[in-house]
Formats: sequence, structure tokens, C-alpha cells
Amino acid sequence: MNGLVAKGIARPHLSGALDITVASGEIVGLIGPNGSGKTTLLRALAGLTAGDGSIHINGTPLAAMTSSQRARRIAFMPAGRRVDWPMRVDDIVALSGAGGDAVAGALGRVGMSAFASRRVDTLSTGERARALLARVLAGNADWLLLDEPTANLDPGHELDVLAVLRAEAARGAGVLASFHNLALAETHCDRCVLMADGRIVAEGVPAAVLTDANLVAVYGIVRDGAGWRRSAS
Ligand SMILES: Nc1ncnc2c1ncn2[C@@H]1O[C@H](COP(=O)(O)OP(=O)(O)OP(=O)(O)O)[C@@H](O)[C@H]1O
Repeated sequence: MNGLVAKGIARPHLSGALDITVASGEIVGLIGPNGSGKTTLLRALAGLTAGDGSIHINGTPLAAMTSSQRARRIAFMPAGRRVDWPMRVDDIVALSGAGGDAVAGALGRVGMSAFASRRVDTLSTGERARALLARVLAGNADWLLLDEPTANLDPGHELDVLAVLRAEAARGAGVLASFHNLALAETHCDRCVLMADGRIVAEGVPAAVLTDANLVAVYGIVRDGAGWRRSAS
């Protein structure tokens, strides 16, 4: 079966066995409250943790791939923005294995060209987030697993990153990204997967997932005009 297809994924802090599929060319928003299991699932799909279940990429088991084959197929961006090495930004992006043109191109796509020669430890948190996304983009992987790619970004750069993710999907990449900004997920994702308490509790087009009933049950919030407020307990 085509796509990134995971079945029966079981890990500590997930409940039961989870199935999830990400097709080429789509952006899937992984949403859910703090502690619902988004990072745990993303790390499992990236092959960073071992446990029960199977992960196939276009029919090939992830477990049968060499680490370089995996790296061409899957790129993972953790939610943490910490970088321990005081390296230049372009050198950090080149850790993806990309050459100079691809590094420069990726930095340009996230608006970071002017920072190429800066040490990464001198960047602001949002700048560092964009540099780390450039590293993922430079690798040109088939599937992008991104943990909160818009965290720490201002509203303009949030939209810029969503536009970059849409361009990645248009070139055929499959994107699975976690979000806490439900408005962004609703507006920019082709599908949403909603997690709660280590389970997938809803998935489908955003309007089918971000229903009033799901928002109350999972987040304890209700729509209030263009935003949300806490539901009465
Ligand atoms: N090493 C650990 N020891 C104990 N509990 C853990 C450990 N790692 C994760 N957990 C727990 O597993 C649950 C799922 O964590 P996970 O990081 O996947 O959630 P998340 O949905 O990504 O949350 P957030 O939105 O806050 O980033 C949480 O309750 C977390 O406290």
C-alpha cells in the first residue's frame, strides 16, 4: 500500500495500538492536548523508538531500511529548539547531508538567508526554529514528521511555514505535523488526527474532527466567535 502506513503502534504512554496513514501529497495535522501522545507517536513513526507494530513506506518495512535509506524517506523535527553545538546556521542545515545550493535554498524558503553565517546559539528561539526547519527541508525527504513546526513563530512566520509545508506536499511529500494552533490546523491541513489520553479519538477532514463535541470532550473548550473559550465544567 502506498504511503507511510503504521499499524498497531504500541509504545509506553500510548493507549492500545494505534493505526495511522499519511499519503504522499497531503498535510495531516496531529492535534490534541498536552500529554495526549503526539510526540510519542511522531517519534515512533520516525523509527526513533522500538515497540510493537509495523511501519511501511510504500510497502517497504521501515525496519528493513538502512539508516541512510530511512533518512532519505523520513525527516523528523523535534519540538525542542535547543541546539547544543555553537555552529554556523548553514553548517547546521548541511548536517542534513545537503550540498551548498540546497542549504542556501532551504534557508531562503524559511526567510533565514541573512542568518546563514550566524552562530546558531545567537539566534532567537523563532529564528532557531526556522533554521531547524530548513535543515529538514534541505534533506528533501519523502515524509516530513514535524513536532510543532509553528511553535515559537510569530503569526506571519506561522503562515509562511504553512505555505512551505503546502509546497512540500505539492512536490509529493507527505507531511504529518503536530499543532496546538487549531485555527492553523483547521485552515491549512487536508486532514486532522485528534489524540487524547494516548489514543486517536477522531480523524478526517478538519471540519469533521474539530467539531463542537470533540472540542468540549478533548480540550474542554467551545468556539467563541473566531476563537475559543473554556467550556463550563
Ligand atoms: N519518559 C517519560 N516518563 C514518564 N512519562 C512520560 C515520559 N515520556 C512521555 N511521558 C508521558 O507520556 C504522555 C505523552 O507525552 P507526549 O510527549 O507524547 O505528549 P504530547 O501530546 O506531545 O504533549 P505536548 O503537547 O505537551 O507536547 C505524557 O503524559 C507524558 O508525561
